[in-house]
Amino acid sequence: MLKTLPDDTILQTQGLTKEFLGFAAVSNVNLQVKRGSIHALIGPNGAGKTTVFNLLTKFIQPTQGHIQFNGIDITRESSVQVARRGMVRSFQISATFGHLTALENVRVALQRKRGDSFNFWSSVRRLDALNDRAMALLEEVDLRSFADTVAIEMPYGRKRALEIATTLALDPELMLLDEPTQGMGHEDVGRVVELIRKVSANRTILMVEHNLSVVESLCDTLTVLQRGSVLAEGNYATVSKDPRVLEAYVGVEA
Ligand SMILES: Nc1ncnc2c1ncn2[C@@H]1O[C@H](COP(=O)(O)OP(=O)(O)OP(=O)(O)O)[C@@H](O)[C@H]1O
Repeated sequence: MLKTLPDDTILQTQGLTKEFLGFAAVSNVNLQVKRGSIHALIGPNGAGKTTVFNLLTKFIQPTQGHIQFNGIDITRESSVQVARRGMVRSFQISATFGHLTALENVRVALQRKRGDSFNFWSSVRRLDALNDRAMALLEEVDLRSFADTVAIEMPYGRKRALEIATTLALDPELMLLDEPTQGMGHEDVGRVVELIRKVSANRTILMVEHNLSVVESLCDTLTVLQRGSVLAEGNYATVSKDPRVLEAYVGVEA
């Protein structure tokens, strides 16, 4: 039975479980994400973080449990419905079109929000009308100077920023970020951290992140998963001192 959602909770899971051939990748996870917060999902490799993300965005269906977004039961909805409701995931593997420029990528995403992305050729004039908005989004992620650069020629960190811009184009209320700093050098990590802080201003962010210093500097709440279950939850100061968490990470962070 679904419990009523407190008003400041944007996303809640109850008893969320996913089994693959009898193996519980996610087991009875009760998650509460507070509106306006930056919430991290952390845990050692294989803990179930990606599976939780796949369940939330409806890439896979849960074996058991419920998901509520803004008080609505979305457990049986499709990925498209969930995205339309305002929960949008920025992909770990680049979701941008490599041969389009940064500006074109954002324009396509804006068009997708309007639901007419397949009317590509006949809507060139309308696409041009979206230029201002697209430029503003590029500006927001500090990519104005890359507007005319094709995505495949952009440095890795900038490509990730472009992904964030294409996600922002959908105006998500809750943005899911899948390891946003993965594979980045120190300088890019700092830039993406600042970017996430900036774009979190009017929205909620749920992120999977391995880099604990990123989590420490950005996140209000951490949920630690281990072997598919919630091991600990709280702010960084509390969670990082939890002996169970320290044990779970022994050998992993070395
Ligand atoms: N489609 C699948 N079929 C079978 N097992 C799966 C499937 N997807 C995930 N698993 C298993 O579920 C467990 C959780 O995997 P998941 O990818 O969610 O972990 P993770 O915390 O995201 O790990 P990582 O940090 O390495 O990305 C792992 O043991 C994985 O092998």
